[in-house]
Amino acid sequence: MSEIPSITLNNGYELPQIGLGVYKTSGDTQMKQAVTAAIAAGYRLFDTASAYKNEEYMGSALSSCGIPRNELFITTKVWNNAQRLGDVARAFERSLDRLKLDYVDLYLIHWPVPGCYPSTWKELERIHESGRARSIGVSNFEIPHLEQLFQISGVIPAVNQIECHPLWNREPLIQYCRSRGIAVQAYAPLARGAYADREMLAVIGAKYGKTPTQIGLRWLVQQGLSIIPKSVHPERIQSNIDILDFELTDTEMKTIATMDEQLRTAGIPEDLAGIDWSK
Ligand SMILES: NC(=O)C1=CN([C@@H]2O[C@H](COP(=O)(O)OP(=O)(O)OC[C@H]3O[C@@H](n4cnc5c(N)ncnc54)[C@H](OP(=O)(O)O)[C@@H]3O)[C@@H](O)[C@H]2O)C=CC1
Ligand SMILES: O=C(O)C(=O)[C@@H](O)[C@H](O)C(=O)CO
Repeated sequence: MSEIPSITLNNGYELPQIGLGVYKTSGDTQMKQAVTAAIAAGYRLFDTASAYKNEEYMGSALSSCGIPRNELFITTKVWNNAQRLGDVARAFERSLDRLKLDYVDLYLIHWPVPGCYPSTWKELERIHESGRARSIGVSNFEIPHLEQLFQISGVIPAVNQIECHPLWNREPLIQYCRSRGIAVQAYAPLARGAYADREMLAVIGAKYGKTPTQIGLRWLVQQGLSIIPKSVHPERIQSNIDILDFELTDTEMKTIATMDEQLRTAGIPEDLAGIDWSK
């Protein structure tokens, strides 16, 4: 089992470069199977959200996983309705209760709800000061959203979790985040299966004995990003982490970057549809 590399965040904490996403992982049995397989494969980062309605199952699976708390990295996120209702502090308490934890490693604003996310960020600052979220960050923030935060706060988000994969490489946003010391975490790193049959990735994969999916994940990690592929199948959970024993050439990295077609696979939630994201 290779050791998972990590990214040093702007506050000194370490963010593992590979973790398990659990959107749509449901129920005690499925969660326990996924977490157990992930732990055995070497994962220590787990990504949930109050919106996934499975924090409770993750809490149970983690409490019996046999790994000391300080070796785990647990992320959860505040959902849009809590932002609108000004209920962020209580939403955080509810998440901690369901997860059966005293602290999370990373607490994220799930989506930049217009008119709400600056005050939500101030709430996250208070949670961070209380020590119950070691790091705070954002998700689905574009450059204008980040600029808005910089105007109202001196606390730079530790992480921006965004959709990113070979079919949507997010180069300008990644460069911007890097220039401000914000680590980028790629969600939907498999594009929910959309590049699994791409010939270009299959050809590169044949050289290393890897699948197109593994090549896509390796391409993300080799850029210095953190990834959180989701699976409930032990063999896929293993395969998604078996990407640390080879290195893509510079030419291969650049070739994969040409696959970009700005493909969004994770939908904007209904309550944010129709918003002008440029503002
Ligand atoms: N902040 C945000 O707004 C968002 C965050 N996320 C986070 O990112 C995580 C990952 O993104 P997600 O949207 O789940 O999509 P992914 O790109 O991780 O794709 C997951 C899908 O791919 C399948 N799959 C997984 N591994 C393999 C494999 N090796 N071969 C073939 N198929 C595979 C899974 O099925 P199966 O389980 O059956 O194996 C599932 O259907 C989420 O679970 C969540 O934690 C996701 C979306 C938005
Ligand atoms: O999965 C998440 O974290 C989300 O925020 C959702 O937007 C999800 O990706 C989705 O696709 C909803 O249609």
